[in-house]
Amino acid sequence: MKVNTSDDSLSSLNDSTGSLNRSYNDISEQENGIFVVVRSRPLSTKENKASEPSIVSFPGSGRILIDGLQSIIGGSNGPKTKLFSFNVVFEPLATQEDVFQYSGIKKLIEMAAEGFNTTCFCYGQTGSGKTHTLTGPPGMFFNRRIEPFSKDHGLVFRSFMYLFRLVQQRQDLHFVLKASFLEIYNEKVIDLLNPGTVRKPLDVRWSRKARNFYVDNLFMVDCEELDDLQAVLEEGMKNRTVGSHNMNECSSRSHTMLTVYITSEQQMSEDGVFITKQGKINFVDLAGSEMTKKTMSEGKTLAEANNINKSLMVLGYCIASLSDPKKRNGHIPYRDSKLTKLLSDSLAGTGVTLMIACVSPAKSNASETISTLRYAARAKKIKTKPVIVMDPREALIVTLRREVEALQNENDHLRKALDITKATSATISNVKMPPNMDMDRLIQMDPKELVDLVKHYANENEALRRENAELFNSRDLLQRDHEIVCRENERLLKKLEDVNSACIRSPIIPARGQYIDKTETIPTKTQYNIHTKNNTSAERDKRELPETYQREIDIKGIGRTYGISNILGSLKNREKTSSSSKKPSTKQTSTTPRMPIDRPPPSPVNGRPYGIDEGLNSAASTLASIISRQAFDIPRKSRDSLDEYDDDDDDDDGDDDDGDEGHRPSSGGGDRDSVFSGGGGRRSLPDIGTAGGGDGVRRTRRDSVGGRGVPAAAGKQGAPAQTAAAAAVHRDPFGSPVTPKVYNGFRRRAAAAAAVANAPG
Ligand SMILES: Nc1ncnc2c1ncn2[C@@H]1O[C@H](COP(=O)(O)OP(=O)(O)OP(=O)(O)O)[C@@H](O)[C@H]1O
Repeated sequence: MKVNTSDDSLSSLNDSTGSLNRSYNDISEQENGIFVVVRSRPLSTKENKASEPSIVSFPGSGRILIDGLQSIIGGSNGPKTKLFSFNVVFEPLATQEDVFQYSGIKKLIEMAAEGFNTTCFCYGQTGSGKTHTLTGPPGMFFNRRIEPFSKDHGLVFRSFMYLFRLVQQRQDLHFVLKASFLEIYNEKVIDLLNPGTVRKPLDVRWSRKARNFYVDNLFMVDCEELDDLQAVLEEGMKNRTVGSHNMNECSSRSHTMLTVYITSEQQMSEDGVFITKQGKINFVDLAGSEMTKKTMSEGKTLAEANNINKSLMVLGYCIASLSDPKKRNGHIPYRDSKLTKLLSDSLAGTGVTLMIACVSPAKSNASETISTLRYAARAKKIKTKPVIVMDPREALIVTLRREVEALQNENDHLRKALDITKATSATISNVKMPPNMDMDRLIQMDPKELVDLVKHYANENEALRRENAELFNSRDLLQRDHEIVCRENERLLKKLEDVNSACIRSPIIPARGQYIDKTETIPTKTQYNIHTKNNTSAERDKRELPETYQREIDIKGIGRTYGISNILGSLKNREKTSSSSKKPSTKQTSTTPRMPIDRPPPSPVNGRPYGIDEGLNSAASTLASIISRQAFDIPRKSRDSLDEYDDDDDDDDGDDDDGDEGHRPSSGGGDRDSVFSGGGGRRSLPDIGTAGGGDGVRRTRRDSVGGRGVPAAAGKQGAPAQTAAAAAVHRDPFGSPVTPKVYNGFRRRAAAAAAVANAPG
């Protein structure tokens, strides 16, 4: 096993697709940790000769175990072993191709081609194999022709080949490749492609626009072919500063950074919108940290070593700060070295970074190996948020176009919801679509034209936003209206309930339609004409009611608000309640009938529909019934026979309704269809006394019919003089005083009707 990987590495940089079809959206929104892999070189010839033991072993799953540490760290009390875990660990026998395949560099290149800033950097002690990993063994580029398919090629050349393959696959994208190569030697930036005779250092500046550091006047080479990139690599490698010391004969004395800039133009839509993405990949070969005692550096090499160590130390501080969540948002000392300035975006900005930590397996390098692995473990905790780099103008246009699309969809949706047709929408819409653009010309457009274009989109967005806001308002208004109507309905229902309960208590409006057919004396609806459908006016209702009844209605407040027609509803409802209460029962609980508004017609009562006219008849007949009984003193028996049609329960205690609106069974039996017993009495209209039966107690009529207490006919125990005198006043069915002759006529007819009703069979 030459390569071992952790499970999570598969979901990170190692899931290269081999193409550029990945959607960048799913990458750009999330934070990525720096991808860290470790490569252990084999023991060198020198180390083998010295029979140095290897202290490194590989338990698998991306772990690396360092053994035999007791004498090195913490003395005899220190830990014997140390285990580290990384995304991928390359064992000493891993080849250059293995590193290329499994380090994640392929995905890095794909992302660079898609517009991300990516960085691959090698870190480790001197002689650990950084340059070997990136570019191959020493001397590869000196005085000999590079074999394109050499197994020694490092990641850089393999990446070039991979990149060109990708570029050739995507014929729909137009790529422009450029490359630069610099080194940071003794804290000076030197252009390796244009070093000049004096190796004049270049300035590192801060770009406000791009918000990162850049090297001023760095030479960039156009690379149309793979050969061009290869030439850049060769040239830079030849120009970089190398030196020799005790640990590495061909030691890099500087940090190098080879950058390939990848600009891609991609057609985004049918109407010819092109967007340009600018990705890049940095290959950074850091100079190795070295213990000057071990390397036995002196003079120039010592100064180089000090500078190298200093910049690596600053890099270490930055990594430590960035990996600590508490310090991450604080000050990061990027400006303390040129190296950290140029790596700032890769470490904590918008880039994607791969760190390759190179270690030596030799026991003599144990402390450096531990130090490198600790460094790498810290770097693994650093998070970056990769974003695609685009031309700001084009990015703006693309963003605006997307916004327009989203708003347009929202607009359509709102129109559908509000049921606004296309025809009407044309009149409502204020949106003026931007003129047709020749987007092919986008690249050649001068800034003024581009500004106009952006303005068009911005205006369109604004108009759509405004219109959508209006549509949202309309929708809200409709919803509010709907709520108001619902609330009004509720209120009306409540009022109806109140009216209905008042009707239930009312002595004058019991419901029974048939009664009218049984007595001659009952005025017909044509006479009263109270509750016709067309007669809704309260004035009219008042005018056509007899004065005495109207007074009762006024006292009770019935129909004050809604007119008589509402009483009709209550009558109907009472009818229903009555019919439902016909079942023999013990005491029934009160239920306030609800009057529905705008509901289907009421269901048939007693097998036939109960119409409004019947309600009218019922009311009228009940009024007549009261009048008959009271005015003519019809014998109780006869009255009872008449009452058999009355649906209301009687209350023989003569008390007012106690609020319980439920129906009570009559004292003479539970069946409400049977003739009520003499002990029965109205709940709301206390009996005025019995002429020929009942409890024989003289009672004073308490209902308001007639306007004042009308004394009942004398009972067994005799009546007070005042009551008898009052009884002597003769009144017609409407309560008006009449002559004795007329009165007797009424009385006779009523008695005859009662006798007919009472006759057996
Ligand atoms: N994986 C490897 N397989 C075989 N040889 C290796 C490997 N890694 C390194 N070497 C050899 O070890 C020596 C030192 O390697 P290299 O120069 O790459 O180290 P370095 O880390 O770049 O050192 P420095 O920091 O001093 O530049 C070279 O001769 C190189 O060929």
